[in-house]
Amino acid sequence: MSADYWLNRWKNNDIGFHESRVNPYLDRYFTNLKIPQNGRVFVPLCGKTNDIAWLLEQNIQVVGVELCESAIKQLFGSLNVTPTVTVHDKFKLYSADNLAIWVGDIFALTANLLGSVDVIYDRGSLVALPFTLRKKYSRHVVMITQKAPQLLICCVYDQSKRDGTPYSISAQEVFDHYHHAYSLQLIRCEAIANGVKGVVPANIVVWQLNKKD
Ligand SMILES: C[S@@+](CC[C@H](N)C(=O)[O-])C[C@H]1O[C@@H](n2cnc3c(N)ncnc32)[C@H](O)[C@@H]1O
Repeated sequence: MSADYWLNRWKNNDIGFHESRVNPYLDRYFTNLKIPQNGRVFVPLCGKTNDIAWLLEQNIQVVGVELCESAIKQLFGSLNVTPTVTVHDKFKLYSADNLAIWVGDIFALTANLLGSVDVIYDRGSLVALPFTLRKKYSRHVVMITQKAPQLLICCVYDQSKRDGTPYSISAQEVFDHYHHAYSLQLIRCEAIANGVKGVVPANIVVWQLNKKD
């Protein structure tokens, strides 16, 4: 899946993945992860999610990465914050108090640029990528965060009934990507009203991934 696919979606305002409200599973399960006071959360493939505003309200630092610069301009606009913008090799960094967003390709993001991370919040990231990229993404995220615990929100449905994002991520697949680094806990599985885009019945599945000792 090319960068152009996502940039065109943003350009055409084809962003049905963007939720107008804070994700209810973030609100409900985030404390499970026991993030330290003033801890730092990594939001990969962040778009302009309202979840970032919620995290900042909890006095949590946020670092994100996103391909589309206009999405990040919209994010800062919605937060009513003027960012400082600097250029670092392949990235632009949009930053403000407690918030840093790397604009560029996550696969070019290094542990050094990212900095320390206490928790990863993956909503709409793994499910946004086709299988071969999911393998690459999961390895990369584990590496650049030194296995930071994750709250992972996926969906599961019969992939043969529709193609494209959000992709279905089975429990077996979560295990295959992450069991070497984490102990996996399924904390919620419930039907999505109207399924995926009204086409196929689906469940939303929330995982907690804790670092193995
Ligand atoms: C399905 S959306 C989810 C956005 C956000 N997490 C949310 O919940 O609203 C996936 C996002 O990933 C971004 N993206 C896709 N591939 C990327 C990559 N390789 N590096 C950085 N961002 C990427 C897209 O531009 C898009 O905004």
